[in-house]
Amino acid sequence: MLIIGIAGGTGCGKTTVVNQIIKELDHDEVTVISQDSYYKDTSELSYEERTKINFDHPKSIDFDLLTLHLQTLRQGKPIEQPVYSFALHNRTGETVTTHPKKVIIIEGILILTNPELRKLFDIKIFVHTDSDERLIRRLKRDIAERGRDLDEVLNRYQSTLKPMHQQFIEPTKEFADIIIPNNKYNNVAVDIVKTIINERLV
Ligand SMILES: Nc1ncnc2c1ncn2[C@@H]1O[C@H](COP(=O)(O)OP(=O)(O)O)[C@@H](O)[C@H]1O
Ligand SMILES: O=c1ccn([C@@H]2O[C@H](COP(=O)(O)O)[C@@H](O)[C@H]2O)c(=O)[nH]1
Repeated sequence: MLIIGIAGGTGCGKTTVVNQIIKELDHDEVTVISQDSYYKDTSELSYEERTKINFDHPKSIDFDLLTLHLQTLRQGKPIEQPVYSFALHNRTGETVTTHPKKVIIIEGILILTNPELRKLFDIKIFVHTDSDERLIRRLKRDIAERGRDLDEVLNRYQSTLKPMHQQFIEPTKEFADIIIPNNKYNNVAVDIVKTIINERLV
């Protein structure tokens, strides 16, 4: 089994890079897990209270469960991956049965901040995109796909996204084996990662 961790600030293009990597892979051989599925359950809070959570701080992630799930997959056993709703800012209560595969990709802004989780990655990748480009992408995506508006994204950017990125996310670049510059689509870097995966699959 090959476990690949892909980190990088919000809007850097992690999900896009992952989709490019797995596009031609056999679905029986690869599975993708998003860190977003492991935001802590906050059902005890009201919706209003949940909107005030700092979702860019490592404390917002249930790293114990994510680490346990990766260890379980490594042992060849399936897991029940929580389903997260950006609209509710919470887990839905549903789970998806996720089976072990030859290649497991975990992507998320904070996945390289946790030492125990880092130990489980065979390859650590950091996707780098300049902050202005990330903000533009995040604005467009969150308004189009996550039901946010201009004020919500800009307020969150100033209050938490930017400081949390500088404090927690950017420093994890030093743990990466590979840094992918992604201000523009980077097909060369994606091809290199695909080659590494294909070598493991034969
Ligand atoms: N290299 C790129 N150039 C331009 N737009 C991109 C690029 N990579 C991703 N995007 C777009 O930016 C937005 C955020 O990308 P996404 O992959 O969701 O980032 P992340 O998962 O890191 O938050 C998406 O709308 C995506 O289509
Ligand atoms: O309920 C939530 C939970 C998280 N967020 C934001 O999502 C990003 C992480 O996702 P990416 O796909 O890597 O952008 C993070 O910056 C959180 O602020 C949210 O808006 N609502």
